[in-house]
Amino acid sequence: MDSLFPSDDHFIRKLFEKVKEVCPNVHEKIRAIYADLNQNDFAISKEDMQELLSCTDIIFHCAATVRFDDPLRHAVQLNVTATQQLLLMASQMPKLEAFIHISTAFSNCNLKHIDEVIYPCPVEPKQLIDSMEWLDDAIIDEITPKLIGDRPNTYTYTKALGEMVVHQESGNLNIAIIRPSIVGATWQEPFPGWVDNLNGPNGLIIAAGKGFLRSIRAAPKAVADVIPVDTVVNLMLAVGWYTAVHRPKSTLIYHCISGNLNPCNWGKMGIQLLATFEKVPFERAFRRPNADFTTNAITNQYWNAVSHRAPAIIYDFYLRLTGRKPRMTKLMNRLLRTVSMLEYFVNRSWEWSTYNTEMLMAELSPEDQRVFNFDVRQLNWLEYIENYVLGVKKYLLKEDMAGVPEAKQHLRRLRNIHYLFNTALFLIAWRLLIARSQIARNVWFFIVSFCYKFLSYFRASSTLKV
Ligand SMILES: CCCCCCCCCCCCCCCCCC(=O)SCCNC(=O)CCNC(=O)[C@H](O)C(C)(C)COP(=O)(O)OP(=O)(O)OC[C@H]1O[C@@H](n2cnc3c(N)ncnc32)[C@H](O)[C@@H]1OP(=O)(O)O
Ligand SMILES: NC(=O)C1=CN([C@@H]2O[C@H](COP(=O)(O)OP(=O)(O)OC[C@H]3O[C@@H](n4cnc5c(N)ncnc54)[C@H](OP(=O)(O)O)[C@@H]3O)[C@@H](O)[C@H]2O)C=CC1
Repeated sequence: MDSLFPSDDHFIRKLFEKVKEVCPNVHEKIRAIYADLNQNDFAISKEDMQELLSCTDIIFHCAATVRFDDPLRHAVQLNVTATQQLLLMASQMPKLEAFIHISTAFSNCNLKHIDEVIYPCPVEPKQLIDSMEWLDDAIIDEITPKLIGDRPNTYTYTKALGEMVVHQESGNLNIAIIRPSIVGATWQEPFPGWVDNLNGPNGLIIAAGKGFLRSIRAAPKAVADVIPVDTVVNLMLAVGWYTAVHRPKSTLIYHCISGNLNPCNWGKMGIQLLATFEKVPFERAFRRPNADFTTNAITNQYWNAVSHRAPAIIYDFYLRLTGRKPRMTKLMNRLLRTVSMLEYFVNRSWEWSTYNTEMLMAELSPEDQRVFNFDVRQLNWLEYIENYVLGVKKYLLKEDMAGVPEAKQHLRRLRNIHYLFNTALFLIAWRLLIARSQIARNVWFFIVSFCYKFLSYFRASSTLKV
């Protein structure tokens, strides 16, 4: 394990502390094997391949491209063709007990209600795989929108095709498919708040906490179907056991989601994120965090211009004035592009049935239910989101808690700059208006004379009392 997980990384060491306590020689039980899904036989060496074929008893197939904007050729290669090749490899493993394929709850996001079944795609995966061999990139790019149809990206489309391949080419294999929704930080194991990549909400939590992203086109009432990563892992282990031991006659699909058991919506999540940013702010924020949700495209354009692009332009102007290279506009454009790709998932709600997942929960002994807990009904969202933000701060941003007072001080400074800026802007706008409009001038004289009269009356009444 020490070679797998660099021992000089404090956080990685912390992540594996608990398992090392329970099983000190855990590193002797793990061996990493190099593989590349883009290559024939995954570029696995002959010796490794022989060992894999003869010794493997369970496969958890997680590897995939999760990029939303991947060109179709690459997404098909990793999420469809490689799955087909892995199934072929699995069929040559005499000891194999179970093949667990990790898909996504959004593989059928073009539907509103999704059952634990495989839905057919209009194009046969085999035909698509074949056509990738002779079509050139330009033609593939041109036909991509037609192929993906009402799905938002190549990721969800190729994950759906991957499921079809699993279904069609399962042969005699003992297969199960798990469909997690939006995977988030750990809930309990090995400790709350662990997170290690920018996928899903993670990147946006950073952008919001640092004050870059202050509004988003999202439906506050839509279900935020986030599922903690340790819940997904616990379900994977339980599914592995059930598939190998009970050998169900058909391929079972398990939805690993939170929405129908313990729903939280984006509005509630936004409020809790802001409350946590207030308590434990991120360091050197660009602006004070804010979380405005709008479903209106025009309002969203307005907020993008006022709340995102304008401050970036002003900041770049300041950088230029002080002889530095401007960078904020470029960064903001990238962020807004990312946000536009995630918007599809925050403006809709889906219903996933969970009969198989509930059946599996009932099959576990009370002790196993505790150890391999995937019952999200017990999840306290407020606590979870707070730990999530703390995890993003510690493990992604690598910020120390000792810096919190300084971060709070910085936010107070930003608030004062904000008030000062708004007051100056108001006075300039008003001055310009007065210079141009008789009505504005009249309003101004009315307000001034009203204030004057009020003050005179106040002075007079206080003199009388004396
Ligand atoms: C106003 C309040 C807001 C409150 C917050 C509320 C939270 C809402 C959360 C909504 C989440 C919905 C997720 C839905 C997931 C569906 C579930 C799955 O199965 S899907 C499985 C999960 N799959 C995914 O989540 C994949 C999503 N990601 C992608 O597909 C691509 O990264 C890309 C197309 C977005 C950008 O491509 P490209 O332009 O080529 O650039 P690169 O890739 O090279 O990265 C560029 C920069 O962006 C950074 N960054 C990266 N990701 C995110 C992020 N999520 N976010 C932010 N930032 C992100 C990255 O670090 C880098 O920074 P830097 O180095 O420049 O400093
Ligand atoms: N994150 C989410 O919200 C959700 C994820 N999922 C699914 O969970 C699985 C894991 O996703 P996640 O952890 O988020 O994404 P990551 O990108 O972090 O993980 C993808 C994995 O695939 C491996 N991989 C990618 N390309 C290749 C390649 N060419 N050859 C060999 N291995 C490769 C990566 O290896 P390496 O680290 O070495 O690059 C990595 O281990 C995926 O199947 C995804 O579809 C499902 C629902 C939601």
